[in-house]
Amino acid sequence: MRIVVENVGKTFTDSKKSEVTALENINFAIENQEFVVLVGPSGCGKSTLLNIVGGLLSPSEGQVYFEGTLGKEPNLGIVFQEIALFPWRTVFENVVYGLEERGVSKKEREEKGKYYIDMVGLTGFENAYPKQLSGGMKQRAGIARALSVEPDLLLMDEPFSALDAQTRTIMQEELLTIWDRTRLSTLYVTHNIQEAVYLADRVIVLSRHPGRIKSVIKIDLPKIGRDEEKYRSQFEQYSNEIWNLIRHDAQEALKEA
Ligand SMILES: Nc1ncnc2c1ncn2[C@@H]1O[C@H](COP(=O)(O)OP(=O)(O)OP(=O)(O)O)[C@@H](O)[C@H]1O
Repeated sequence: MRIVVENVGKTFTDSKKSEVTALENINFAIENQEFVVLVGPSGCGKSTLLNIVGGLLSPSEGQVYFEGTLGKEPNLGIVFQEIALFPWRTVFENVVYGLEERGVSKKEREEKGKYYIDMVGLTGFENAYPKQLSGGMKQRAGIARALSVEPDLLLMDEPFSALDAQTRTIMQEELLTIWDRTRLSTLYVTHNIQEAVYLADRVIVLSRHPGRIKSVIKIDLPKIGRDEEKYRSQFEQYSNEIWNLIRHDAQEALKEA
């Protein structure tokens, strides 16, 4: 599905009653089956923008269109950094939660639950409870839950940033494999430049205070296998280009931290 973000702005009123412009004049589209990554320093409005696209926050200005929904609510799959799995539900019960909410039949829930649990590599853990799972496994369950509703758009907000470096690398690889099978339009937020270059069809770089689109960079590398030696210099060029766009803002963000 194609999603259009048009003239979106967001102003918050902070605790001292002064206005903070988190986002200003944001325009972009996510094409059907496209993987778009939002990248930028702390406080540039990445999460605010993702939450607006996901309908969790309303914009102060502008709008978000889901093309072809004909007035129906779009189906969204959302994965956050901290996966809020229900502790009293098993992996399977967590994964099919969204399907239950939508009144999907037991037979279909069984089929889809099994299918997406298999897709994220959790077969054998269907009856485990969240407290029995590692961080990476919880994240897998969260991804399966988001996928099970077969969303029009997958939204991911720093889904792997709480994981250790090795697990994170494995999850990034697996996410690409999953994306290859599902071809979902995806909006992914990260502050990690390598992750952005590894995953994205296009990277949208945001600047801060106010959050504006600074640049849009198409990553012209094959979707799978970008980490191969033969692409190393192009990969580094993209990473350097993005870092040069962000560097100043990131230094400013540090001073305020
Ligand atoms: N509910 C809120 N009330 C007031 N200000 C807010 C609120 N939510 C976000 N902001 C402000 O809006 C700006 C953007 O915040 P946001 O969390 O979207 O940035 P971010 O790029 O996701 O940052 P990070 O990478 O640190 O999570 C920041 O200046 C933040 O302080």
